[in-house]
Amino acid sequence: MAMQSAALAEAETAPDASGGPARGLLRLLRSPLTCAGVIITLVFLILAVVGPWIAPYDPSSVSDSATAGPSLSHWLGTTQTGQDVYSQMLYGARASMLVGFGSAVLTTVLSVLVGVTAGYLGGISDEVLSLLANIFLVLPSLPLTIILAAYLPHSGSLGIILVISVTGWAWGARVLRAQTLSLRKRDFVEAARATGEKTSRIILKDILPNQVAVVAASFLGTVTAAILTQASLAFLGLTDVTQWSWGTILYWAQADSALLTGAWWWFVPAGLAIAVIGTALSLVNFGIDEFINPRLRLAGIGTKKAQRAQVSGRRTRRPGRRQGPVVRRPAGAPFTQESTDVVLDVRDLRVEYVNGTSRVPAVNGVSLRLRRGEVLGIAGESGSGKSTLAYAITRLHKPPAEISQGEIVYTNADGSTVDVLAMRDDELRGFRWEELSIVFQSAMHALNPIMRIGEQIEDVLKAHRPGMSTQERAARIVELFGIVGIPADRSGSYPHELSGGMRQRAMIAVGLALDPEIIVMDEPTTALDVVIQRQIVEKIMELKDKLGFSVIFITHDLSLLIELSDTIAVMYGGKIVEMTAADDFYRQPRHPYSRGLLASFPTLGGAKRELTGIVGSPPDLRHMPGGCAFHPRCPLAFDACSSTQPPLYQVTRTSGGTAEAACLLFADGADGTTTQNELAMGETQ
Ligand SMILES: Nc1ncnc2c1ncn2[C@@H]1O[C@H](COP(=O)(O)OP(=O)(O)OP(=O)(O)O)[C@@H](O)[C@H]1O
Repeated sequence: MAMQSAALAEAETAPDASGGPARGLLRLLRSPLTCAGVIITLVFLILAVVGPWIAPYDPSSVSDSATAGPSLSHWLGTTQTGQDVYSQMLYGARASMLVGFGSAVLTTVLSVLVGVTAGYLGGISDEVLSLLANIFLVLPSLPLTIILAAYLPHSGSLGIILVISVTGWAWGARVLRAQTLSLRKRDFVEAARATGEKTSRIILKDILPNQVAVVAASFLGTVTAAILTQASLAFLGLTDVTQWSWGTILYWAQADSALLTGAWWWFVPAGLAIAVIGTALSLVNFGIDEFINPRLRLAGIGTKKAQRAQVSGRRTRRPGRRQGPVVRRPAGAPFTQESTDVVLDVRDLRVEYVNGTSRVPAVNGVSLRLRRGEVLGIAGESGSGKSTLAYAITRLHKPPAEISQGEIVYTNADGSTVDVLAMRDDELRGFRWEELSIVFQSAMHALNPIMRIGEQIEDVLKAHRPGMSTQERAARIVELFGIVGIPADRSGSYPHELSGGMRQRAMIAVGLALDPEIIVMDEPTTALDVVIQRQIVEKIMELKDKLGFSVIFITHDLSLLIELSDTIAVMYGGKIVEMTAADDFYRQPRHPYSRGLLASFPTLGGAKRELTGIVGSPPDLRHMPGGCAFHPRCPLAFDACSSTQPPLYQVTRTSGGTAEAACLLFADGADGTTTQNELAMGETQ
């Protein structure tokens, strides 16, 4: 369990899935802006350390050369009393950076201690600590800082650090408390608690690593704010003005009328230094954000560049957008294996996870056809690429996933076609839900927790059917609830007030709201008990027969898949290795992998048999074996399997239909049943 919690935490915070922290750091520095931010910050830090040693003059010593502009002897000119501005800047760097970073360390420690403790412990500790934080939040920090600084004018940098930290910790503590409150309810924290891990260990190992981005942002933000505050206090003369800092330089420049006399070299360097370090810290902050959140990599989710990177393809025809009330499509003729009415044609699709220079193909050259009214089940072990395929089909894949090749052609009811990969965002919004909807795995996460379920359906109708009146929408909601078997009076319930089965039905109702042609269901019943699972599956079948939509169904439950599907596609290592009618798949699986999958599942009927499973593990997509990807685990592999990658061969079934199997056993002709190899396979069954 500890392993699980650690793994989950790692998955959520891992700087880099494919390498250690060092490689992750290198990736962080690959962004030119972040790199610039880090370099500038380091330069300032180094100057802060060595500044007083390399300063050419004592910053306080006066000379004859008063108010002189920059020259070779005084690089940044002199003050009214002939003091060297460059030396003052170097001394000032130490004071400003000390105050900036010192305050940030103290503020962050206080915020983390109070925020995380309050959020994690809850109860009276939370009440007391939150009250304390709230008191500091409502105190006006600037006047308080000024008053405290006025009382401690000669306490030096330490006094200012204390003042800034005391007035600045509450905001960060509040944010961290809120984050901790949400994290402590997460499964991996519950799991760690259940195993009896110490509170301190849970906080350090499970809670804090998930808050690195917030802590880092708060730390860097405080450095900038502290440098600014110190400069402001010094500028106002509230600190010891004989101690050099960038703020003190500004104070003396202002006091001796540098602005009026045009002595720009006196105040510009200090102002510029504050602006540059602030910008540099912000750049580092952006970089850390992207580094911590992989989805922001690849130029960010929302940017045009990221969107362009996600798909490539050419536009064909725009999908139509319906304006009026729902047009009910009569259920077509029942689906048969002879049907040729293709509604979705996926051609040679390749989806890769891009991480720096590495590209991992999770879906590799997949072609499939979904016919109108058909239920296409996708089977395969974990990691075979089922969800990646489903997300790519719906174009809900996010960076680092990229569709690098292929076409997804959707055929409208009027026979016109549209290339899903070429759709613009606005077209896609119309296409999703109108033509293709999705029922996600976890209804609790997919439904908005703070909206009543009726409102959530109404939102879909409002967005897609602007012409619908309030009464029509209300009638449609009642109709949809009736269809999925939810009492109409539950329309005002929030998701948490419904049972798991009811929530999943509500998700199906949302999916059906616009009467789509295709519904993609990614493990829609996984979290439910078998009784509810059966009810949901029966409901889906009933609705499919009544409404005539097509379904792409993904589940790990092979018996459920066989029962529900018309056709089954088996995926292995990102490729389809067998495609066949569901009953044929059950009676006569062709690919050795399909046989292994079936042999891993118990059956309720028939003779008792030993569950054998499949030896070994699914392939590492980064280092796929040569030839057939399954050959290292295949009991029937022969020499050629390690060097030749088999295409999908047409296989004639004894029942008369055809199937496809990507196995060299079928390379010598359509009717593999008569070959030597097939005989061998029969014996192993
Ligand atoms: N964000 C990601 N970055 C890198 N690789 C990923 C990412 N998401 C998935 N993968 C990889 O892509 C492959 C396919 O994953 P996918 O989730 O599609 O498989 P799946 O068959 O749906 O598995 P499951 O049944 O467990 O959901 C896996 O090897 C996985 O490690």
